[in-house]
Amino acid sequence: MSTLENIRNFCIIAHIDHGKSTLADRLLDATHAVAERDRMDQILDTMDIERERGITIKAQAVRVLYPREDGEYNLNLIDTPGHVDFAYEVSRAIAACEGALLVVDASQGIQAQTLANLYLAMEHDLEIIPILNKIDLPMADVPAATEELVELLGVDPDDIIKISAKTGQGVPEVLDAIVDRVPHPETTEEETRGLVFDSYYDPYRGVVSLVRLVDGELKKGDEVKAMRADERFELLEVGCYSPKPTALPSLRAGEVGYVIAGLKDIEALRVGDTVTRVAQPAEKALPGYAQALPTVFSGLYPTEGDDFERLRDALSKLQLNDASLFFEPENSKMGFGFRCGFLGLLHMEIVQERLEREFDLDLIASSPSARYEVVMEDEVRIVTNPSDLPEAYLEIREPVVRATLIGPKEYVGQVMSLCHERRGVQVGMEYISSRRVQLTYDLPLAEIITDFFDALKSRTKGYASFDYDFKGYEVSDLVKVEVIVSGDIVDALSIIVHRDKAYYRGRALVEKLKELIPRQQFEVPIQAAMGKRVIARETVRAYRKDVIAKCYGGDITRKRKLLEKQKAGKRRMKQVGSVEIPQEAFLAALKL
Ligand SMILES: Nc1nc2c(ncn2[C@@H]2O[C@H](COP(=O)(O)OP(=O)(O)OP(=O)(O)O)[C@@H](O)[C@H]2O)c(=O)[nH]1
Repeated sequence: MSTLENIRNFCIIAHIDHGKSTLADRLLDATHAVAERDRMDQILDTMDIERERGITIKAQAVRVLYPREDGEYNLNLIDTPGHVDFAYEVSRAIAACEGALLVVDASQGIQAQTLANLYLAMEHDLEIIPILNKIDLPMADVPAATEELVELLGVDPDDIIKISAKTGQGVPEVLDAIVDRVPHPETTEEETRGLVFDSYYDPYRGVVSLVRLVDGELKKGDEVKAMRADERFELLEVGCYSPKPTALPSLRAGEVGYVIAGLKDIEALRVGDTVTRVAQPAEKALPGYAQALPTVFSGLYPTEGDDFERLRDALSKLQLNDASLFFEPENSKMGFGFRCGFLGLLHMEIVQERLEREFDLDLIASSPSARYEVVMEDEVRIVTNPSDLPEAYLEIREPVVRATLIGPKEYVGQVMSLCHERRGVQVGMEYISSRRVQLTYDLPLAEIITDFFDALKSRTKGYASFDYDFKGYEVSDLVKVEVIVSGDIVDALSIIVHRDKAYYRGRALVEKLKELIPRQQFEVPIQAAMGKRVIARETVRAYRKDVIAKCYGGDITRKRKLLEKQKAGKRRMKQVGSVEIPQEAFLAALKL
């Protein structure tokens, strides 16, 4: 049985790819949490997509037992995602911990998300344990990375643990540092209070909520209340992941685990809510979290019109596990689909991929857009679809982010000129060590949801990193550029751009579309227009590959095969008016 003094709750925070999941695996190995036959790389990344892409999407919580001479410790590891789209989940996980392992790749040094995550952890007063990982790599520069960490954290160089999560070198020291440096949890109240920091929908068990018990105790059979939602329910099971779900008689103050109440809807026990016992309720809820707001919007349309209901069903199911996903029905030239809101482009890609893979749908996504505030005479209208931009308005405001960019000093000029091209305003510049510089810029979100990250990587040979926080809405001189294909305005291709860039973007978009739209049996004119004015024009010449012409003679099965092949080649296309437009065309505006 664990006492408060023997519990440590910690998370691992790092820049993407610095080795968080690998270290988590090593910690599990070192404590023999996983039986040999269940071993699989990256145990904590349970979703197939996570494993394939090698990224962590949902936060997870695992308990391991660590026996030492001075007693047996109960270590709760809360895994967090590293990508900027999921910063919100990082902050939730952080609120459930007392300590954080700050992992830095010794060959790369401090990067933008290292800082972003560190600041979140410091806001919650977590004990920070700095770790240099990948010291086995020939490119590892331990002295330089140490200098950066010492400068950043003001720590003694000896407090920085040097490890290789790959070979396991240094991992035992990490375990001891967790026990010795992370404070044990404390409890102040008698009444039960548990913070829900994540929840997901399990088709067999209903809603499973991850809870950090701050005060009191939760047992199977307890009647509990969600304090904010004001809902009551009975606990069917409580337990922890070790790393498989393991039922326990109770969860007690200081512990992290899961609770199941057989709920069908994650809204009933929302992330950020506080659970208490009905028999002896707490007075005040724990501080919660603000709901994550979608920043990138796009229309999702089934390539087969009759898949609309299946798409609705699939989106509802995904939303059970991803409360940040927003969707509502939308009708456009592409037919019936859904306008969806995402936390960023990566989130959008993952959702589209999951819908296609897990629900066997073929989808087309329209050009992604930011969210705009359009000030009219009598109202402020929210526009997330460029085709909804009204013709007349008083002013239009766009979302602006505060971005942090870190890179070697020789690339400062490159980074600055990129930010300048993207309408950035410089806010600050600072050396984080003798060789590397941190730049701060205010940038319109619309300029970075396009290919900003790729452009940054290519101009700095991959050496610069980037992170951002939402800052606010600012007035801007924006216009709508529409695309007309074969005489029809294709609303899903419309974009909102700054007036100074409208000509350039319109021209580039039309040229790109000319390459992407396959030849049809007739000529297809493509135009870009600003209001009534056409600003660019190209034509796709007529042509059609007659696949059947080759097999004269009568082999009908061969003909059918060829036709089917041709049909398959056409998937991920959408009939708009008389023309078929492929998925790439809708994403072309991202890469101009
Ligand atoms: N050579 C070497 N490679 C490592 C080490 N630790 C991790 N890696 C590799 O670095 C890559 C990224 O590691 P992950 O553990 O997936 O990184 P992560 O920080 O969890 O990444 P996200 O979950 O996507 O944020 C993988 O290819 C690992 O095999 C190490 O100590 N040495």
